Amino acid sequence: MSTPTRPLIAGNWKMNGTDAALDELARLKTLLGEAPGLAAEVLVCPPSTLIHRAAQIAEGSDFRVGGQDCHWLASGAHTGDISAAMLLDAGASHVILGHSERRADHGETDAIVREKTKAALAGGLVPIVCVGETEAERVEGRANRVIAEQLAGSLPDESGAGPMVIAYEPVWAIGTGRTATLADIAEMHAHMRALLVERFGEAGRAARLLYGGSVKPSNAAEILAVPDVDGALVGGASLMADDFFSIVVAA
Ligand SMILES: O=C[C@H](O)COP(=O)(O)O
Repeated sequence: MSTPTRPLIAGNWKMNGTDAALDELARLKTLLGEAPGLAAEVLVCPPSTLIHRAAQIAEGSDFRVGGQDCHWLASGAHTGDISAAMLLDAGASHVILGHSERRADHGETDAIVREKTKAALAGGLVPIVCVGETEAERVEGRANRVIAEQLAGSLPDESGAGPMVIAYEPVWAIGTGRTATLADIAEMHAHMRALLVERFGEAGRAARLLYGGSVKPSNAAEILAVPDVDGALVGGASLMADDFFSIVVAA
């Protein structure tokens, strides 16, 4: 394995989208169909309620569909939860895990994210494991240490055996319109790459490192050109097909 060659542009719809939002996916399918040979792989992660129909729309298209979370167990009495097997069955290929909103809203710790990552791998999904420092942690000069701890705690040893995708999302840049500076992104991605290579060897070198946090059509190209940025995890700008497609084209 070597340094990743194809960037991944992943859209995270978060808790947005009812049936009508599927029109945007149909539009995305049209746009992608009119632009064969794009460099990037494309993934859309809608709410669970839309995964099955989104996967149907994705058939015959160049994008895939993912989930936004899964439980660490395969089945059982866990009201409101969804398992990796269920996501796979609905048509998902990937799952976002450990997003800072889940860490904040649901108290997810690194240990929980690690168990979920194991479950995703065992269930045949590609996990996209999210890490990110708060603004206070960055101001206090602790960003690198926080990210190192989150990576160490959130990734199981099994991660080295499959495709590895990590999303670096500074918490203060999510949904705020503020992005990290290109220099800060470069430094953090190099830091993560070094840690992953140290722990996982070639698999770490091949890991895709996504940047997330207020990525939009106007800044995507410069962010995606930063060394060791192998794609983006896009929130708000993934909700409209034309904006998301512009980011895909920028990769
Ligand atoms: O998962 C996506 C990120 O949280 C980024 O969200 P945003 O693009 O709306 O800032």
